[in-house]
Amino acid sequence: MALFDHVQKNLDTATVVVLGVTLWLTYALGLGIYRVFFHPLSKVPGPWLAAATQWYETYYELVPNGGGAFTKRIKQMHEQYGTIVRINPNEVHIDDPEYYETIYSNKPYDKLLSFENRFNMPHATFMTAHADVHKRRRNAVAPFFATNKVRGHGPFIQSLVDKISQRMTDEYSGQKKPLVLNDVFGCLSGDVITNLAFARSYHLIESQKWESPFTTAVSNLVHTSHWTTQFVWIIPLMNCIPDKVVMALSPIFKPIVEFRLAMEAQVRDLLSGESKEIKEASHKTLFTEILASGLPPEELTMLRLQNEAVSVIGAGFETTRWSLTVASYYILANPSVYQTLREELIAAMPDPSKILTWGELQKLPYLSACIEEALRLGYGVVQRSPRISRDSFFHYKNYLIPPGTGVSSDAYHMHHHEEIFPDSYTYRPERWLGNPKGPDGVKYLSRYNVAFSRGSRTCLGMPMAYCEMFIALATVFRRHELQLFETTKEEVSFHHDMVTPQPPYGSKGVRVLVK
Ligand code: HEM
Repeated sequence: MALFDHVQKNLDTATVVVLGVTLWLTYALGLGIYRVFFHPLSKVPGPWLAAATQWYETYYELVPNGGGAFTKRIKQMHEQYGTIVRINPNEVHIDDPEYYETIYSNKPYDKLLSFENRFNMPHATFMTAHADVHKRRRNAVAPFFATNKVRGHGPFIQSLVDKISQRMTDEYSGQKKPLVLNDVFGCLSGDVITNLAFARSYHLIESQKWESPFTTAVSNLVHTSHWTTQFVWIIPLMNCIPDKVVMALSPIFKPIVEFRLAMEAQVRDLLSGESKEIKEASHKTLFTEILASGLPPEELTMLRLQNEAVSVIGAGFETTRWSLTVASYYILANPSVYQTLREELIAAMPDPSKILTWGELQKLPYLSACIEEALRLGYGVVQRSPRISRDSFFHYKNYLIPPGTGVSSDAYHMHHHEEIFPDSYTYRPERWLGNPKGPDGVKYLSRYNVAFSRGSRTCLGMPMAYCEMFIALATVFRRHELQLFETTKEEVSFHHDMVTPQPPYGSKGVRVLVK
């Protein structure tokens, strides 16, 4: 007690601060030394600073080039250190196309816990880190996404595209009025998902300026994702603040909160049994499938269903609109591609008012190749999505990667392997013609196109995305002659990794004139 009094009397504030900082620095230095020299991953090559501290990743995600620069930095690391690199203290990235399906396999691997809450929907299937919980949730929603169900929605998707096509004729044809395809396809994707998943129409494709509240919300969500991933306390802190205050204080979070509240309202309608739209819907919605799936009551709470609703829109909206935009740009920017596609579409559909079904369109080789190549150069999702084994080692070459380690690859790395995709930055649909094999002469080339990822967490919405892409591109390019307007490759280039690839800040999008 006497010693305590003595210390208290003789320690001024400055001394306490200096002591605290010294202790913290000693701890940080010790931890860094342990991670670089004694950690189980210490033999994996990579920059020592990335091995020593998570701040290395944080810096690249937040600062250079306006943020979202870590994926490109990882590519540089591979050029310097080889196919396996340690990209942060607890994660390795493997850039070996033959190893991709070992990481993204059907085994019950977890996702990173620090990624779970970054979009404030930790209970959604998409975000669920724990493999067993994920499997249960995925099984509940899977019937909604089944290919045969989506096939049945083809005529509905066609009806939406018909309306867009009509507007292109009525409002844009022959006028010097540019149409921003990013916005048009954003409205289409938004209407498809909300109608099919929730039996609710926001009539986005009818909006005068092709505006969609989801565009701003999802765009703001992905643009804040590095902050909310690197500083995991941001979301819990925000959740303590009343929504009204967040909306008043933050123009970035306002559309996100509004989007969440809109989804909450939908779920409330559903649970109360008062939703006229759901009762009258001719198809089973996402929610009717979940409620019929036999999940226990704790999986059917308002919060859980709201998280699922927000995530399905988020997962399907930005990716599909981007892929359609990328496809349209490259088709229009390459006259021979445009010409060949038009010829195929005219031969297959002599009467432009009669567009083939999705199943029939899938048999058109050049259209299919254009879509495959757009998915390759659009990447889908560029940010790595690490897999973690809780109890077994990953073996790669001479490296044994212990349980608990994040292991990743990504579409950006996969899609630029020159031995698989020669001249990989060039849009060449021809590379897909004839269903060719990959470099080993055994596996099909399509196995190396991983825009939808692979394995137990592969994209559930893949059939819906393909259906939408086939119908939209076939209709637009069969019925209309388009011309790029003040648009360059920059508009569809990957400049920032905001989970999805983003063009340079200030991009005006892919703009076209309708002849
Ligand atoms: C071209 C369009 C699309 C692309 C490129 C794409 C890509 C992806 C990728 C790469 C993943 C895996 C992410 C990860 O491992 O963390 C994923 C998951 C998912 N996607 Fe898609 N997606 C597209 C369209 C859609 C659509 C239209 C929907 C829904 C309507 C959808 C719903 C989902 C869901 C629910 C998951 C989570 C699956 C799970 O965790 O088990 N996606 N998507």
